[in-house]
Amino acid sequence: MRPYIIINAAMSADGKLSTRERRQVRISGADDFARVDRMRADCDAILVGIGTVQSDDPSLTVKSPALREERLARSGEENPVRIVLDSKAETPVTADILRKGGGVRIIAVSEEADLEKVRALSEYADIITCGRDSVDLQHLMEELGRRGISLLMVEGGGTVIWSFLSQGLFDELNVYIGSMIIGGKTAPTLADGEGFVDDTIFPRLILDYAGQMDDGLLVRWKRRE
Ligand SMILES: NC(=O)C1=CN([C@@H]2O[C@H](COP(=O)(O)OP(=O)(O)OC[C@H]3O[C@@H](n4cnc5c(N)ncnc54)[C@H](O)[C@@H]3O)[C@@H](O)[C@H]2O)C=CC1
Ligand SMILES: Nc1nc(O)c(N)c(N[C@@H]2O[C@H](COP(=O)(O)O)[C@@H](O)[C@H]2O)n1
Repeated sequence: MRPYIIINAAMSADGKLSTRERRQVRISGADDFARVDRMRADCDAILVGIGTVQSDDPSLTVKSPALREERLARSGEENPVRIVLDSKAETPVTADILRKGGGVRIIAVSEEADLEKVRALSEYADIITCGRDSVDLQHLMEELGRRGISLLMVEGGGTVIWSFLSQGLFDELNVYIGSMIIGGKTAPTLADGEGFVDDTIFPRLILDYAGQMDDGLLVRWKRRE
């Protein structure tokens, strides 16, 4: 069975995740970062795409010492399992996600990945190979379920979020909308990828919560079956 999947992202009022140069932007305020940290501590695993690793070099660790302690006592690890969707095994072995903090890492690669790069990464992370030229998400989700991951947080970027949304692989979508405009038609948005053309297949959402947080808005939707 696949995990329960929560997609979480922060976007500007005009729907951008970062600048057109893919430079990471602080969109969330302090309360939203604290909420995200709590969510990281509560979930079994957290996932991003290789695009995010290349632009932001995130560690995806739990930041609050108190939450790390709490998590350690509960699960034996300070951090959730950290997963990268990385078809061609391009994650640098120096990446913060591999070097910072304790806990398990998984790099999900496709059959196209260079075996030498896979071998190098396997010293730092478990490798799951699924899919011919990009990672097969349905297959990966089943495999994560078999490994005991029942709550997964997907943090982005726009290409990865599109894949999860378009394949119906989500249960909740949490979006923090910051009070700024980033602009740029090539800047990453919440759902990039190719987009739908047929309105009969748009994923439909049920509004679950909306409220002010910091100087922005937190919105949570659930997936409509
Ligand atoms: N504001 C926010 O909350 C966040 C912003 N970002 C921003 O997003 C940008 C990165 O987004 P993207 O360039 O779109 O990269 P991405 O992080 O979405 O990674 C996309 C890449 O993942 C790989 N991949 C393998 N299998 C895949 C599959 N089944 N579906 C989709 N991708 C798959 C492909 O190589 C693909 O190009 C950065 O600028 C980053 O700063 C990223 C995360 C959160
Ligand atoms: N929730 C949220 N708000 C923002 O304003 C952001 N820019 C992001 N970015 C995401 O957080 C990752 C960085 O994590 P670490 O601090 O390195 O643990 C970044 O890669 C984006 O996924 N998120």
